[in-house]
Amino acid sequence: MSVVLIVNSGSSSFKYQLLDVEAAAPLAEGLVERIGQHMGTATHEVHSVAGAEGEHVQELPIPDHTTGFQVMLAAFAAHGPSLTQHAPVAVGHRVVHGGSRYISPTPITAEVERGIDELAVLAPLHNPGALEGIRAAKRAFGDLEHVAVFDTAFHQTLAPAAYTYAIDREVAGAHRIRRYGFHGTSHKFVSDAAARFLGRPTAELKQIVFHLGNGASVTAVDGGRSVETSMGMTPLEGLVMGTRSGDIDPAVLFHLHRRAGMTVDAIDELLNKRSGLLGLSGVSDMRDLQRQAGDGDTDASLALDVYIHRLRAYAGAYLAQLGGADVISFTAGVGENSPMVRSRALATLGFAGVRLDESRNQSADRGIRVISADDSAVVVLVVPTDEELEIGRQTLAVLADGQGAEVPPADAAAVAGFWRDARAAHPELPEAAPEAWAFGATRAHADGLLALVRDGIKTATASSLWDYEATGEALPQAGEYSIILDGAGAPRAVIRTTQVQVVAFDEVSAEHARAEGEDDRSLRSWREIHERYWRAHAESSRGFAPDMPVVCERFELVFQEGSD
Ligand SMILES: Nc1ncnc2c1ncn2[C@@H]1O[C@H](COP(=O)(O)OP(=O)(O)O)[C@@H](O)[C@H]1O
Ligand SMILES: CC(=O)OP(=O)(O)O
Ligand SMILES: [Mg+2]
Repeated sequence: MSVVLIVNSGSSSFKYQLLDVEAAAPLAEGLVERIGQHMGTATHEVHSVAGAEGEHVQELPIPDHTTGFQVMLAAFAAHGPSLTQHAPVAVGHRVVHGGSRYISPTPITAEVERGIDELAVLAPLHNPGALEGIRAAKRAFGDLEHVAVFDTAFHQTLAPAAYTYAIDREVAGAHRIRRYGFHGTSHKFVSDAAARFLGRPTAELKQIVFHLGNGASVTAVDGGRSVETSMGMTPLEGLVMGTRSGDIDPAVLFHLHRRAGMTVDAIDELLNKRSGLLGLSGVSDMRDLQRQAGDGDTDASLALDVYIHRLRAYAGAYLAQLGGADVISFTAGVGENSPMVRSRALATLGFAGVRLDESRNQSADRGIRVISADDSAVVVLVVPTDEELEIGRQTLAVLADGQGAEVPPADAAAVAGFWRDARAAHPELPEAAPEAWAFGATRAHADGLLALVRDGIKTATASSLWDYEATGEALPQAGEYSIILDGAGAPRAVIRTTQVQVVAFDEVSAEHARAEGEDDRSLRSWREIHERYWRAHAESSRGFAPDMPVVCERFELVFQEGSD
């Protein structure tokens, strides 16, 4: 099974995909836009083998990412595909800023959520939305592994000479000021895809990747490692973008503050949202810009010239940093679709042996393709990026590694010590420690459900009778004690089973659902969560059926670590 739900949260929008990673085929995708404005838009597109099957668009106010997430779930419920039939095995989240801390895809524990929150000071436009998306997704898919894939991770191989700004070292250190780089998921995907396409090991190749979307960055990749990239501490540095200035003399900011009386927030807004192509020409979209330049609009022509001028400067600099390149790739909206930009960006690189074949460059073909001439010293490619597929792959790789997937077994000495403490507080407990186990399927799920138990919200659990039969384990009995582990396998609580009943899935009561304490505690959400759980995690090959026998267990909390 390789279906993953990908959530790519932006500052005021999020994109999602339900993706079959092995088949590299989305089952559905969508975009929730203009979150926080008085009217938002949600677009949901269902795919079939034949391709996209039509879009469902709705306009409605979407005050925050949490609501946006509910809108997405409602779109799946209304238009399909069914999230229980095509149950994702994990949720992969794009997180823009991982600082120096997160250098690989990371299972999202409560600690990682705190880390992402803390890094919001470095990415105020991006990280808060990502965190809201994560929290909403965890509420809806508490039983699944959630993995964060960071834009910055691929650039953690930058050498100090490449990531250090030439400013006072103490100031920089105190405020974590350095270059981090972004769009790493795309730069990695494209450089790997280019190597595969050329049939050459990544380790042998020197590559330059131009990711030219709304946000734009270029990366020098040497042997599969990012060695230089144009975005810095934030995604504002580097190339000219749709609405961002890219490189600028920092003294311009002081000048705007001192002379024009602009506040820091106003300057931030100016450089991030009202500069770049938009600031120069009034339009941020490259299609509009090309049209206007073609119609003789001089502002649009200048904007295009500034855009190209910067691309050439970076191309030259990166050729110099790498000592020449084997491959130059173009990707993202502009890179994949604008032959004019590609052609002009490379026009002055003849001295380095870079030669485009204009008919290849102009071709309307889609997919990965060569656009350089056969005698070009550097192969130039167009490589459609697929950040979602890369996030899906990295998410599955985390699962396959077992990193954070399953709760590790309890340490016997820790259990013995914990049981001594429990018996000191509750002399009625038997001498021999009972079985120690964790709720749920993953570490994060175990922590989440344990917290509900400790708060007195969760007093029931359900298991598949088929799973007991498949594993040969004995059914629980009223009066038995259990030690409950947290996600790290540490003993945290003692519960006592008070009642055990076997009930058909479709006859489990609303009262039982409420006692399970999950999500909104309704029978509807209990059914959804448990159907998905057994489809994904059942030990018996029979998995899930609407009338399957369910062992409904009620319990009481007897003792928890930290209480007396
Ligand atoms: N056919 C095209 N010709 C030129 N530019 C295009 C074309 N199609 C899309 N683009 C440009 O791609 C940009 C958006 O790129 P994209 O990678 O989708 O951005 P993002 O993911 O950052 O929002 C826009 O500036 C858009 O004008
Ligand atoms: C990091 C960044 O700039 O992302 P985007 O291109 O999605 O705005
Ligand atoms: Mg983008």
